[in-house]
Amino acid sequence: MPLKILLNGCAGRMGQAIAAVAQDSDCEIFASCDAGDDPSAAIADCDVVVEFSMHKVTPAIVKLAAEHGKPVVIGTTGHSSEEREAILAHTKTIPIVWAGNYSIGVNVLFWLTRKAAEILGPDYNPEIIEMHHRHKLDAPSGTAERLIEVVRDGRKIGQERISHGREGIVGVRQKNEIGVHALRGGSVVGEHEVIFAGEGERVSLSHSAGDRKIFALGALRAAHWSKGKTPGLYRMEDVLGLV
Ligand SMILES: NC(=O)C1=CN([C@@H]2O[C@H](COP(=O)(O)OP(=O)(O)OC[C@H]3O[C@@H](n4cnc5c(N)ncnc54)[C@H](OP(=O)(O)O)[C@@H]3O)[C@@H](O)[C@H]2O)C=CC1
Ligand SMILES: O=C(O)C1=N[C@H](C(=O)O)C[C@H](O)C1
Repeated sequence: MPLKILLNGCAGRMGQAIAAVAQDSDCEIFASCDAGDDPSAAIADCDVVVEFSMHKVTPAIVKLAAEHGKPVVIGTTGHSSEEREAILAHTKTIPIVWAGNYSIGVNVLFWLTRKAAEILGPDYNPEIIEMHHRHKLDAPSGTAERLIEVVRDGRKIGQERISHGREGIVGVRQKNEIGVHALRGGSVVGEHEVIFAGEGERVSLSHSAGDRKIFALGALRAAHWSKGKTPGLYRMEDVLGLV
């Protein structure tokens, strides 16, 4: 029996990419919802909610899923801290898989970045660069936000200061800085690079997405994985067994 998916944000770039790979991923798009649609009629009979719409929409769809005991896979990025808190409250009731990037490659990049940060330590200066298409609403990307967390975890120096872009007389770079730079333009699907710059050498780790299919396949893999899980917050790294 295919997994019955309620897909929120179905008309968007990711919604269409997910619908295109659903059948091959043993999923049925049981209900397709976009702006103006009411998901409440379909939710009782779906297996999992897959949410790729807009940051302000996520809390309400997660609340609805929690009321019906349905797992949610969240791909949407750019949430405010209030929106994050509202979503996290429901991890007591349902399993929520929440990842800024569902590609296998980026989740391996997270693992490699943590390892590099651990090994290289505080003498190597981390800088994160991301580039996305001109339609993207949020910056930095959800993936870059996770890379910041991973670099922090790995370096263990605490008190990191995030420098978003740099302009003017910014002064000498501090050891506790993590630089983050968001580039936007054209149709770029998603590029991420982490640089650790040391004295006389530089380590660079990067991922390049050429097709949204990689995110779509990962999200549906997470949807299968989420069914029957105990309530809680999970990442794609849990789905892939990378933690
Ligand atoms: N985690 C991951 O692996 C990935 C995450 N993303 C994230 O996913 C999100 C969507 O990206 P993308 O598909 O490119 O964006 P799009 O703008 O192409 O799609 C978003 C869709 O959501 C719709 N929408 C707006 N309001 C609602 C609502 N109330 N209920 C249901 N649908 C609604 C939009 O409709 P309308 O246009 O009419 O407003 C649009 O069709 C972004 O946050 C992006 O960062 C993207 C790629 C991978
Ligand atoms: O909006 C996008 O397109 C993407 N968003 C995600 C993010 O914010 O990291 C993942 C991917 O890079 C594409």
